Amino acid sequence: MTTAPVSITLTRPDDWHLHLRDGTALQAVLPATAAQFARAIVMPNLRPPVTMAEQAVAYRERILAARPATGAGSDFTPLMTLYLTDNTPPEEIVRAKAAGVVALKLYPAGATTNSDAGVTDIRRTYPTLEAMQREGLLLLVHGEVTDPAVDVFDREAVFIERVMTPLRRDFPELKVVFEHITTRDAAQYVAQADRFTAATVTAHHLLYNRNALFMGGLRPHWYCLPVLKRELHRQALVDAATSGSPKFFLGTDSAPHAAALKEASVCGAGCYTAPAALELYAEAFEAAGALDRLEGFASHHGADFYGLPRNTGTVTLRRQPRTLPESLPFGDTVIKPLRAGETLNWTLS
Ligand SMILES: NC(=O)N[C@@H](CC(=O)O)C(=O)O
Ligand SMILES: [Zn+2]
Ligand SMILES: [Zn+2]
Repeated sequence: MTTAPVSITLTRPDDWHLHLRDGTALQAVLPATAAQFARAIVMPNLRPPVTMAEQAVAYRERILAARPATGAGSDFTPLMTLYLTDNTPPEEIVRAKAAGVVALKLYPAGATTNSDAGVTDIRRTYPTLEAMQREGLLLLVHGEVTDPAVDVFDREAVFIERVMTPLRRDFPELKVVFEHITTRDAAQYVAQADRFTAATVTAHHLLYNRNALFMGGLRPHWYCLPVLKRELHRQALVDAATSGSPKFFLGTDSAPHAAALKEASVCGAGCYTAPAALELYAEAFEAAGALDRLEGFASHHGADFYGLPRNTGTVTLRRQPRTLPESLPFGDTVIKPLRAGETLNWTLS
C-alpha cells in the first residue's frame, strides 16, 4: 500500500473554459482564476455577446486591466473567443485570427445563459466554419439540443447524433472541443473520435451526480447547464478524465452569478468554482486513485490540443484543510462559491 502524498506539484495549469463576465464582476472574479491558472479560454457570452474581433480585443484589454498589479496572477493570459451567430461573416474569421482570437463558441440559441443570440441552425454557419477550418481557429461547442420535446437530461446525447456527427463529417479537420461534457455518451464519442475532437470536463461534473441538486432540499448552487446527470455518467467522466487520454482536459466552466440570482424563484445556471478549482479537481482525481494523472489533464493536454506551448513553472497543492468562505464580494453584491462554508482537503500554496 502506498501512502497518500502530502503535496503534489504540477506544471502551471490552464483553464480551457471560463466565464469572467465584465465590469465589477470581472474585477471580483479574475484574481481567483489568475492565482491558479496561467491562461484561460474566456467565454464570449456577455450581454451583448462578443461577436466581432474588435470587441474581443477590447474585452481582452479590460481583462488585462483587472489583473493583480504585482505577484501571483499578474502575468495571467486571457485567450479570447468569439460568439458564433447565424450571421458571423466568414471574413471576420481572418480579422479574428489576426487579432489573436483562438476559437469561436457555438451556443445553440436558447441552450444556456446568454445564448439568445446563438445559432438557430448549424448549417447557416457553414461558410464561417469553412473559414475557421482553413484559418485554424477552433470551434468550442455547448453540446445540447434545445428541442423542447427532448428531455433536459437527454439533450447532450441527442446533440451528438443530430449535430456533432454531421458536423464532424462535413468539417473533418476543424478542431472541435465538446465543452463541459456530462454523459457517458459524450465521453465515449470523444474517446472514439479522431485527433481533431477533444472535450473539457468540469470539476463539479466529476464530483457530483444529479442527487446533489436535491440533497435535503433544492440546491441552486449545484444547478448548471448541462445539468448534472446520473452516477453512471459521472463515473464515465471520471474514467475519461483520469484515463491519461490527451483528448480530455480541464475546463472549469466557472460561471459566476450573484447569490441573489441563484437563490431566486428562477435560478440562473452556473456553478462558481474558480476560488477552489484545482483543489476540487485534486479531490476528484484522488478519489479515483489517479492523482498522478492530474498534471496531464490540467497542464498538458489542453495546450497540446490548441497547439500552444505548455506552461513553464509549477504550482503545488498541499494536503491541508481549507474552509471556503460563505460568500465573497461581487461588485455591489455577493457571490457564493460552490461548497461555500465547507472544508476542502487540498490547498494551493
Ligand atoms: N454552465 C452554465 O451553467 N452557465 C454558463 C453558460 C454555459 O457554459 O453554458 C454561464 O454563462 O453562466
Ligand atoms: Zn455551456
Ligand atoms: Zn460555460
